[in-house]
Amino acid sequence: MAFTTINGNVVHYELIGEAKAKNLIVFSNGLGTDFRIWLPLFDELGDDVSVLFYDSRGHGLSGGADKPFGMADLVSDLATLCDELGIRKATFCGLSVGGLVCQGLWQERPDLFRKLILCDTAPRIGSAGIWAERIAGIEKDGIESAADSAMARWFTPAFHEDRADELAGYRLMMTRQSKAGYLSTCAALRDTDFSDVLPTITVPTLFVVGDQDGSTPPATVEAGSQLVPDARFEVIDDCAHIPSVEQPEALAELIQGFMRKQAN
Ligand SMILES: O=C(O)CC1=CCC(=O)O1
Repeated sequence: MAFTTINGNVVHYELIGEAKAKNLIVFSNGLGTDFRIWLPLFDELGDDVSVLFYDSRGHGLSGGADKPFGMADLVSDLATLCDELGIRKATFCGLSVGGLVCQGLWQERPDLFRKLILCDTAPRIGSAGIWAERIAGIEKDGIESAADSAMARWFTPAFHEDRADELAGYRLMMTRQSKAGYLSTCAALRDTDFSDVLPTITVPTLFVVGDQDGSTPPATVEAGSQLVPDARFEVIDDCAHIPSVEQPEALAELIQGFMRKQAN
């Protein structure tokens, strides 16, 4: 557990292994979550990789929720964190809005990339109308009012039934996020479309999606993967929006294979 100040805000992160390691993976979290969503996956990845986890602005123990922010700020935070930690090159792995942050980072700082892993994400997530509706609902009634529908998108019915304690825990993770940080991140999602960026990606890229993802369904993620030259597209069975939690073994297997096979 470590903290630094980036762009005037405290950032919570954890670097396990070496910043200069060839097998370093940098993980970027989704809306309403923090870096703890990657810990079940990390248990499966074992000693094969070095990792950097961080909480994105306005989420987890990172600050910055007090002022509105957008996608450019989220991208700048990640670039600056990498520079500060002495990371010259890494594999970047982003979930959902974290995947958008990684796409934006490619646009700004392609020098930082060895490979890219995009989980349950797309160049554009949702629509302006969907995000406007979510923002208005949360401004009025708080994050709690959006939690049940989010859990239905995040996790499969089987997870709801068989893993009720975890479901309750991840629901708390969402409802305990800063309302202002959550709303700025929704606005960043509303305003972002990286459709023109994906065709410029020249590093090996793996797209992964849960077969029951309710936020970025498989067809949406597959369409994004078709914009990236030579990208791989994989579907994880019995899984919704957060494979690192719901199917960490399956995601670890895909990541390990991808890290081994496609040298860059
Ligand atoms: O729909 C959700 O709440 C999940 C989600 C959309 C973008 C993101 O980062 O998470």
